[in-house]
Amino acid sequence: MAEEAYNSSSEMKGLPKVLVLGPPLSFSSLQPLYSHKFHFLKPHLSDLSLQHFLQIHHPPSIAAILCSPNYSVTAEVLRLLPSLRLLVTTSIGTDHIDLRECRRRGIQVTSAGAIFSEDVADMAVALLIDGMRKISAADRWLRTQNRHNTPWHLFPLGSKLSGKQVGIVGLGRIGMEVAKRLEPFGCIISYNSKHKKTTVSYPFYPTVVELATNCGVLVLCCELNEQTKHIINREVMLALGKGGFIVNIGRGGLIDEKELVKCLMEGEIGGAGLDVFENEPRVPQELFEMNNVVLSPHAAAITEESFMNMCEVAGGNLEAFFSNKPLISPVTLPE
Ligand SMILES: O=CC(=O)O
Repeated sequence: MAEEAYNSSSEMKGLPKVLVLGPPLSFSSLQPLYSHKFHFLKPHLSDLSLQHFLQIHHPPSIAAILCSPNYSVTAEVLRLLPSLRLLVTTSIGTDHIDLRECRRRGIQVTSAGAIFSEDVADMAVALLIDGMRKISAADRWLRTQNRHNTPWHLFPLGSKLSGKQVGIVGLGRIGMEVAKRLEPFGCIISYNSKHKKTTVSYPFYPTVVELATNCGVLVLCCELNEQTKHIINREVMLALGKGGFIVNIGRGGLIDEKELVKCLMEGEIGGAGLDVFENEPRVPQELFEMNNVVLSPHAAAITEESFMNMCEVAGGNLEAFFSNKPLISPVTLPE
């Protein structure tokens, strides 16, 4: 029998309702673990608009949302839910949520917290090594050229990573994990962040242009918000220079993507490793043609291990909320 958008059976009576928006990638694993505790409402399985779906489900009885990072929880969506008190997102990023409106309404928000930091940092380093040493490009080259007996020395040279000046934009949990991984490569770390950190001795640059001027690599680890949108613009890319490499494991909107494509095409920067894009799932066509670019489908956070942790943290936050316990990974809401 096809899965239903809601389950009206008597077993569900009395269970707290949780509206599932997205749905999160992990929902198929999370649902069997928690369906005896929560009554999940699943508008994605219905043909109705969210508004019409909710009209059937008595919005005043819905106190919690479980959402994925690709569902925009706007003020309009929040307005449909007058009793909402908790919003659980399965992501680290919260740029898809109107956090100011949540604060105004007294809605608590939880995220994935720290569970993805190591996986995302691993991927940042992987994209960097892959891009600079041309690993994916070499793989593609060998698969086709070997058939034609092309001499191997014709494969273009990559760049050395060891000893490179690496600028981290956003030295939070993920940025620190990236720094920790790159130090043993002999990379020289510096950073730009909202504030200078008193806990680290890496050089701090107050602007991203200054950071780029002093580095050969930029790794973007900060969140996307009004202050960081297009923080990597043409000026920054020109400051990074022709051999420069950019890794983005944050959000696509951190980079002015049109300018990135232009700078790559014009040779103004050397290459890029991109896990995220400005208008996902759209990837600028030009990038597919470039051998100095490594692409990944917003997959940095997801491993078999982190996927299960994601279920536990999201489910744990719902459980904590409905039993009046402290939330596991609350998000600090902006003023
Ligand atoms: O991008 C992934 C996340 O924010 O968890």
